[in-house]
Amino acid sequence: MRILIKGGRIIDPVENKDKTLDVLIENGKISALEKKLAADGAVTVDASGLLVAPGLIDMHVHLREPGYEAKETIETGLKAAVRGGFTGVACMPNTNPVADNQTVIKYIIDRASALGLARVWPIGALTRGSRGEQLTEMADLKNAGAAALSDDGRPVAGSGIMRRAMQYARMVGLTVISHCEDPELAAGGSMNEGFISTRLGLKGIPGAAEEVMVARDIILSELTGCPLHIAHVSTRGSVRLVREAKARGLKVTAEATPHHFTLTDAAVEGYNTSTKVNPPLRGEADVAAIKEGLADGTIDVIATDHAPHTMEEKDVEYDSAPFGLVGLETAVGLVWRELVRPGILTPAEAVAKMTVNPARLLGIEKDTLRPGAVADITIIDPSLEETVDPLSFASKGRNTPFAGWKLKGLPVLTMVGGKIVYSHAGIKIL
Ligand SMILES: NC(=O)N[C@@H](CC(=O)O)C(=O)O
Ligand SMILES: [Zn+2]
Repeated sequence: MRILIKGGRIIDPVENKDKTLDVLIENGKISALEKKLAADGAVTVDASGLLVAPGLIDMHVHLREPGYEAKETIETGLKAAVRGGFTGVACMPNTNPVADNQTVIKYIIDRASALGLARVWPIGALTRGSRGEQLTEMADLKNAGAAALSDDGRPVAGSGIMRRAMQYARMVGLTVISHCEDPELAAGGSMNEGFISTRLGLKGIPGAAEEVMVARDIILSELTGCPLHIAHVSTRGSVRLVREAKARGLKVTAEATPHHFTLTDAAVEGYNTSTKVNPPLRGEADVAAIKEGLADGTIDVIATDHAPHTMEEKDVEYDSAPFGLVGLETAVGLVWRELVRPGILTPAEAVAKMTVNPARLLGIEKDTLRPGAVADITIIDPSLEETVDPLSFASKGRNTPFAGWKLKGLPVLTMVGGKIVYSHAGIKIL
């Protein structure tokens, strides 16, 4: 099967390319990238006015399988991924059982490859059952296919075990992804601690709960030499700590989510439980600092922290609802709305934070449109505008705070290994 993508604006951060070219895909690979390619008999995608990027990668997704299939399955999660323009996702180990052994890692990989939707790179647990007590068999996890290690969903409370985890992770050559939350400082809270939490009568989680752990983990990364990636940065203080760590040459990277650079804790007014997320939505100064961190390179990666829950679980009092919101199907629209159209990031910079940057962290090669590369491609229509309708999601999770928002700049075609796994009704394929 040959596919010709005609007249698109090619954005390839790896090759430093931003120009109009045709792309020919043959046998699952990019075979040519030139002006005015002709290919008789090829399926032709009219990409004029559209952006053609390497396949987007979301390095922080909760697929929920095995164990929590009422929230999401690998299949529904990956359908949501490709609809959101992602050709690959890294999934967090807080399943049931926890992905702390080879069996679960292999199960996820097998299930995902049988589906043939987006690629999946499982993240293995740092500690058994993510209980923060005993280390996992990290070399076994790596051999089974784990792309990084994390106890995400829970912090690693003890500094001693985190130190040993980093020592071993470094030896096996995997990045540690840290969910930074001091359990005592965060205890019992359900939103950002501040004026609004006081007015709403909800117990707050101070920014310090995150920052204390960001500081600790940076110090432990320096001590052990282990590459450290800070998940879902939400505060100004965390951005500053990561910036300082990078300036000192430490192997520290960070991600921010669309909800943390779009919303503040003001969104909690009205008690919509889809705004309940960990770390919580913060204040205006925090949102501004995250945008600054994205612009100056302090924050390397945009990841969704897609965290589906059932309606029943979320349809309760705010303080009893589980933390988490879905993000795969709104991510690109929010990136365009908050970062690209306002000029905070160029399209190429935004694409880099969703392709090559997470790919390098996870040790994945496929991140470019260079001839010879595997044809994982995302096409974005910067002028397509749609209203977010949770009922139209491919994800089982409808827990989005963006329902009813008009988003402009949306994925219209997702290709994995030369196969079109998602296309928007509006795109012209001949
Ligand atoms: N972010 C969340 O609020 N929830 C995540 C866990 C996590 O990413 O910390 C979940 O698994 O539901
Ligand atoms: Zn987390």
